[in-house]
Order: sequence, then C-alpha cells, then structure tokens
Amino acid sequence: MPATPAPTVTHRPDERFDEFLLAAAATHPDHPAVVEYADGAERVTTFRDLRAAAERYAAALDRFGLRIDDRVMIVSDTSAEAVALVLACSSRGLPFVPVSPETPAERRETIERLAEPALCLTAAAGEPGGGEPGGGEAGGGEAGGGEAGTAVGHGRFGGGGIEVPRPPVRRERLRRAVTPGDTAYIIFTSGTTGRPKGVVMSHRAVVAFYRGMLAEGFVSAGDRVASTSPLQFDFSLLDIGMALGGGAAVAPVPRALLRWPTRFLKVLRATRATHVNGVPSIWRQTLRHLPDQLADLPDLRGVLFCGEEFPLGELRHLQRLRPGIRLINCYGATESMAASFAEVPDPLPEDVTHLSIGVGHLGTDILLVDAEGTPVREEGVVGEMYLRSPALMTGYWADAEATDAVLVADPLEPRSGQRLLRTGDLAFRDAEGTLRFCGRRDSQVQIRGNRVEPAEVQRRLLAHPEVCEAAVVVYEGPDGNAELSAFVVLADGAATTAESDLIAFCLRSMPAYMAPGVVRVVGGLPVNQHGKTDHRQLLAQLLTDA
Ligand SMILES: Nc1ncnc2c1ncn2[C@@H]1O[C@H](COS(=O)(=O)NC(=O)C[C@H](N)c2cccc(Br)c2)[C@@H](O)[C@H]1O
Repeated sequence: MPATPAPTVTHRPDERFDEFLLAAAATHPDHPAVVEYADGAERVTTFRDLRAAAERYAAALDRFGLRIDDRVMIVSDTSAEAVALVLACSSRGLPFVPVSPETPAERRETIERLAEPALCLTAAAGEPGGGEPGGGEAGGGEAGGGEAGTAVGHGRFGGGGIEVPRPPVRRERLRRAVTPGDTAYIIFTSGTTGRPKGVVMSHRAVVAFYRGMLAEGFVSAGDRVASTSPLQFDFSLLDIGMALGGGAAVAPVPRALLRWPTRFLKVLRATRATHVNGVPSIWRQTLRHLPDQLADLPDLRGVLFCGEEFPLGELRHLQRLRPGIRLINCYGATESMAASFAEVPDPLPEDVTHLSIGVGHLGTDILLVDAEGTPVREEGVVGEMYLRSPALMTGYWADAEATDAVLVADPLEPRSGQRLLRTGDLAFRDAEGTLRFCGRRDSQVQIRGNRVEPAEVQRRLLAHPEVCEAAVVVYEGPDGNAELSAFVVLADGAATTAESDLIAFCLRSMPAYMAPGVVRVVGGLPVNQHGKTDHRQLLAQLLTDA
C-alpha cells in the first residue's frame, strides 16, 4: 500500500497575504511554521500557534480603531512574533512597513515622515528580532510631538500583545472589507537620489508571486527554510512565503550570527535547515574558512540566492562541497518581488560566464527591449528586461512621477493599457532561449568613447584562479573622463599576484579601454545592509585614497 502522500496545502485564488501564509494551519496545524534558535535552544511555533498569535495581535489592533490602508511600521527582524503581527496587520488591511532595528534613527524618521504610519511598533527587547532601534525612542509615547491624540502611536509588541502609551487619534472606519488590490506592505528601498522609495505591494501582487514560486516545488511540508535577510528586505518575505505557503517552517538566522561562520553553521545544524536562502555574500566566509564544515550539514539540500550575481568561483566551490545540492538563482527587483527562478546546472560547466536567470516564473513574461524601445528577439543580443507580471508593485508611495518612469506601456501593444516594469537590467537570450543577466543599464559607462559594462570587467577578474572576490567602480579621473578601478580579494595562500599581473590578465581578453586603470588588492569587500557588495563605500574609499 503506497504511503498516503502528505496532503498538500490548498490555496484559493485571490487569498489575502495572511490567508495564503496560514492556509497550512487547516491541513498541517501541528507542523512547525517558525523555528527560532536563541541562546542555544530551539523554539518551535506551529501553524496553530502562529494563527492564534495572529488572532491575538489582530484583536489588539482592533482596539486602536484603525482604518483600512492605515500603515503600521514594524521595527523588528524576522521572528515568530513579527510574522504573527504581519499576519494580523494583513488581516485588517493595514499595510505593514518593515524596518530593521539597526536602521539609523535619521533614516527611520525619514521613513516615518514619508509613510505617516498610525502605529510604529518595536519588537519588545529580549524577544528574538527585538533590540533597541538605532537611536530612536524605544517605545513610550513621547515621540510624535507628544500632543494629545498624537498622529503616530509609538509602542512595543511581543507575546501577542501591543502596548502604546499614547495611542493614535481614532477615526471612523470608512470601508467594510479588504480587497485583493489593497496594499499588503510598503518596503522603502534606498533610492538612487538618496530619498527612499516606498514600493507599494498589493495582496494580489504578493500572492501572485507566491503562487508562481510555489509552482516551482522547492519545499514540501516539514522542510525548514533558513532565512538570512532582514525583514525590511523583501527577500525575507520570499523566505516566509516559500516556507509557510508550502507547509514548511521558516528558520530566521539571527543577524548577529551571520558574521561568524561557526555560529552561522551551528544555527543551520541546530534548526536542521533543509534550505538556506540569502544573498551570495552569506557564503563567503564559510567557503573560505570552514569549507569542510559546510560539507557535513546532513539536512541541507537547497540554496536559493538573489540580489546580485554569485561569483562563479565561489559557486563552483559550493557545488564541489555539496554535490547534488539544488542551487536556485532567483532574479528580481523589489518592484515585483522576484521575476524568475533558474536552477544552476550541477556542476556548472567550465565555459559558463553568465548564470541563467531563466525565463520568468509561472504567470510572468520577460521581454528584451533595445535602446529604441524595439523588442529584441535575436539570440545573444543584449536588451533591457521589461517584466510583464501580476506581481508588479502598485507604484512608489507618494511618487507618481517615479512610478510612471518604471511602470511603462507595453512595448508590444501600447494600446492595451497594460503596464510593464522597466527593470533597468540588461540580459541576452542564449541558445536555449533562457536569459543571461549582464548588468544594469545605468551602470554602463563610456570609456574613451566606448561603452563598457563594469560587470564584464568584474567577471573577467573573478575568472583569475587566485581572485576570489572582485568589484569594479567607475570614477571621474583627473582629466574629467570616466575611469575604471578594481578591488580584488585574493584566495587564501595565493601567491603575491601583482596588480600588474591582474591588469595584464584582463588585457588578454578585452580591449585596452575596458581594462581597469588600477587594481587594488584588499582583505575583503564591504557589503551594504542587504549583504550586497557596497559600491558606494568602495567609491568613497577610492576618493579618500586619491
Ligand atoms: N539573481 C540576480 N542576479 C543578478 N542581479 C540581480 C539578481 N537579483 C537581483 N539582482 C539585481 O538587484 C536589483 C534589484 O535590487 S533590489 O531592488 O534591491 N532587490 C533585490 O536585490 C532583491 C529582490 N527584491 C528579490 C530577488 C529575489 C527574490 C525577492 Br522576494 C526579492 C535588480 O534590478 C538586479 O540589478
């Protein structure tokens, strides 16, 4: 008698964000939904517990008399309490605005000024995901000017309760029900202008993305997905949806432990993580210093990465250590959560220089369009990716102009009224018709009149056997022309590879104008708050060295 297959989680079309994430409570109530690891102990929250906690938070929110579309800012990392509060906000049509506890006070205040939340709730200290916000008032009602009936109620959440010493002014509820077009969350990303852009995502968009991801069949009930991104980075919402939507558990890795490979691996072992999601840089120190320990994580069978290109040398090293592991390259921008998932061939053939990003997940379609706006069909021709998807953002918060610049008319049928996301990313189609990412449109530079993609120069440096990390920055030289400068990290024990060797290595495969003028050997590359190589910091370092 074949074993009865575990019931799959059933989903309805047009579920709210919280209904999608809690669907498994109906079929797998006692399965772990959140597995936390703190102070050497594992804390399991089942789907039943999570639903109960979300209901407690929803009842607590009801006491504030908020209206649909009133925002709730949540200052926390990913934790069972934070997920329960997010679910509660979603059930009441209150868009949540996640902010990391380590966010500097000034940026937190900017986001608060832009989002004008009704509540700003900080995880109670001592709770996982908790911690004092960077310099802001921790709880208490003294924020917001302190006048009676303050606009923003500051307080704390934890243990299913919400405590706000001075609640926001109550207003009459003008609407009856939450609809799929309502906003589930707003994530503020660092806009290139320095003014944060609020990406507004509806219930319909997020659930459409989740259904596209679920169709890939990454996890099954009982799996554990280790999440290494901060809650304010939509990658964490991918992790939560990938796990809970499939009846699996999300296992948040405490941010403080990510820096230490021994502790990082200890959490993965303790939580018996079957999948680890995160930006490529989370593997860097482990691959360099503890490769053999990585080889013995008995439960690990999948790694999903996104946010930037995985350096191919490191990726091949990971594959050698874990033959048979499922590596997923997830491409996307916060304006659509993710656009595609591509399985990395195991092993990655030696001649591959650009990872595939696939063709767009179920329900999406990625177009390539040239500089004149004409669709590109030929193989190998670089174009800009335009994304057709039900998971597109509603728009940027309070910024119609920036919205219209990226949600553009369909190049194939402008009369349809359909909007596509103009990603700003470049790709070409390979012989199989899948897309190969090759940098950003706005990072292309003209060097002595020739178009150069810094990502190509970075890729060439990474192909050097003794280089394990590389970054290329563009700066204005003394004569006012754009120049390329490179930073590389050499592999442990590498011979003293002179910078001139590295430039010569580049010149063997590219025209002179593409080779970096200067190559600096450094001990490590800086990463930003999302774990991506911090080019801004490298440029600043360059200018101070000048
Ligand atoms: N897989 C890749 N290879 C190469 N370059 C990538 C990849 N994924 C992104 N990028 C770059 O990062 C940009 C976007 O940056 S972002 O808005 O901060 N968002 C992100 O990084 C993360 C993004 N939201 C995301 C990705 C996957 C799942 C979820 Br859920 C969310 C893209 O436009 C690309 O330029």
